Amino acid sequence: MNLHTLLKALPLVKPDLENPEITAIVNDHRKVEPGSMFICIKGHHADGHDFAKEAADMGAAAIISERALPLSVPVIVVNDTKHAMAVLADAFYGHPTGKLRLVGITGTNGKTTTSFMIEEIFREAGFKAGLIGTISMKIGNRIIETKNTTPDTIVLQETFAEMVSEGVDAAVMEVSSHALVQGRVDGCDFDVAVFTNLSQDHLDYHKTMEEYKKAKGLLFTRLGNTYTKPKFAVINADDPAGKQYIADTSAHVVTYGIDYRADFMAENIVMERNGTSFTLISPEGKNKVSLKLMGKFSVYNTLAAIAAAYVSNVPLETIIRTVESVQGVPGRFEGVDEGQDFSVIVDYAHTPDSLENVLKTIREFAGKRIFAVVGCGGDRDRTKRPLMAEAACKYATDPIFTSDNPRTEDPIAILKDMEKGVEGKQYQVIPDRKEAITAAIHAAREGDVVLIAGKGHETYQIIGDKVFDFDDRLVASNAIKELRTC
Ligand SMILES: CC(=O)N[C@H]1[C@@H](OP(=O)(O)OP(=O)(O)OC[C@H]2O[C@@H](n3ccc(=O)[nH]c3=O)[C@H](O)[C@@H]2O)O[C@H](CO)[C@@H](O)[C@@H]1O[C@H](C)C(=O)N[C@@H](C)C(=O)N[C@H](CCC(=O)O)C(=O)O
Ligand SMILES: Nc1ncnc2c1ncn2[C@@H]1O[C@H](COP(=O)(O)OP(=O)(O)OP(=O)(O)O)[C@@H](O)[C@H]1O
Ligand SMILES: N[C@H](CCC[C@H](N)C(=O)O)C(=O)O
Ligand SMILES: [Mg+2]
Repeated sequence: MNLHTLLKALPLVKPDLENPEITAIVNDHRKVEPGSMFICIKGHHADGHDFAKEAADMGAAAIISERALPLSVPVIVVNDTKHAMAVLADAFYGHPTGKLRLVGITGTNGKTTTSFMIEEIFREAGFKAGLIGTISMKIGNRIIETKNTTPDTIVLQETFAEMVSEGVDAAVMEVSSHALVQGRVDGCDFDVAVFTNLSQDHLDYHKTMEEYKKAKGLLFTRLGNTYTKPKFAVINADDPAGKQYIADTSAHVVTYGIDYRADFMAENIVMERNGTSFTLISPEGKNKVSLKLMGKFSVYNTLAAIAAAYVSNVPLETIIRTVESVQGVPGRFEGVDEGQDFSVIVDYAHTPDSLENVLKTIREFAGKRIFAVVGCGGDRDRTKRPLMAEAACKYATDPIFTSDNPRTEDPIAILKDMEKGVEGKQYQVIPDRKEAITAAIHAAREGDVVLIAGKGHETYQIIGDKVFDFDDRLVASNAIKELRTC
């Protein structure tokens, strides 16, 4: 595509320059090849403008910048290069999200779980499905690794273009608050936007809950009905933030919930040892639903998935059949079973609310003691640490505080932050995660439950700037096997 054609995506820019062929769009100068358009992004660690000259020297055919730069290649100046990048990437890749049905999910907890369910429903309904989220990206059955929950704009649009070329007709993606603020999804044409819930996380980044709430709200304020495409906002009616998002969107609003009147509701919820059942009340009447998933929070995720699939025109019968068949999501309430006479559960709870939910769910069926191995990530919201420790002490009989991904922070300092929330309470501190998991498993007896929280599907531990192999499920499984040889 030539430069002038591409720049039509930015209507306020009047190109009075050369018109080179643009062969790629990049925002990392190290990836520039002859013919690339280099977009200068001011980041949290570096400023892409500092690499513009190097990019030009490496053969960049055009530069998008927030200020004039004395370079020999065309430099196009815009107010906001992050937004421009999203719009240009969308145009460069041929507006891929306009060519498929796209569901975006935001909220503090439950995005990955809900997106897995929706993807399953789409497959069952006969669509070729795509998925973008925390665990990975998927195009049909092909799995692509990711670094972020919501990838960088260019990776995102490139992936959607691949989806379109491989025949994907329905995609679902997690939309993080970071992505919304950074404009990573500005070029995405969502058909359905889903809100799961809002509780404390990421205050290191957003600073206040009000700002965090506003960030999530961007998914709904930007979702407007068009003449050609109706848009749907699927909102948790039981979450106070939902009311704000309902007021702020011009899309069709569809609600779900348990406590307040909603379009999709669950009543008669019964928690069982191996699942959860409820009566679904929907625009089509009442239906019994039996899930293999545990906990009230799973009912919320299921209602969100049901509503999103329903407004995507999937028959209710297909939706119910699929949600009933979902076995679970990797690292979310995932059992580790080596034939031991106590339960071991690996879960991704890394916020106060999710930890409380998962522990309350365990209390529904735990016969005896509950060991909770819990840590908090470094370089992330410090104010959630005492609250997570408090939840562990409130709902577990035997809390063990350990390290999550300390990243560049001192693991002992993170543990000290946790301990501020539990003065006078009973707990152990075992900084080494493998030792902590092993200690819990070796102390457990028949009927006890060991929860290993925070890292779920992760197969690594980040200490300093090094990434070590670490999988809670494997560590737990080995610790159980050791019991037999003791
Ligand atoms: C704090 C944050 O969100 N950072 C994100 C941000 O990176 P950044 O601002 O640090 O970028 P930077 O390193 O300063 O670089 C600025 C620009 O200079 C360019 N550059 C840089 C160096 C160089 O030599 N040459 C060069 O051209 C870079 O390519 C970039 O365009 O933009 C990048 C591209 O989109 C993201 O990958 C990166 O996520 C980092 C890795 C991260 O850890 N983010 C977390 C906090 C995050 O986003 N989390 C949410 C999930 C939360 C949830 O699920 O609850 C997520 O969506 O994953
Ligand atoms: N609807 C929910 N409400 C509260 N807690 C939940 C809910 N769904 C899941 N959880 C808890 O949150 C954890 C993370 O769930 P999930 O991965 O689906 O959330 P997420 O929003 O994708 O998280 P992330 O922001 O890290 O991507 C689960 O392991 C579970 O403990
Ligand atoms: N998306 C979340 C994941 C946290 C997972 C936890 N294991 C940690 O490292 O804090 C984040 O980046 O804050
Ligand atoms: Mg997720």
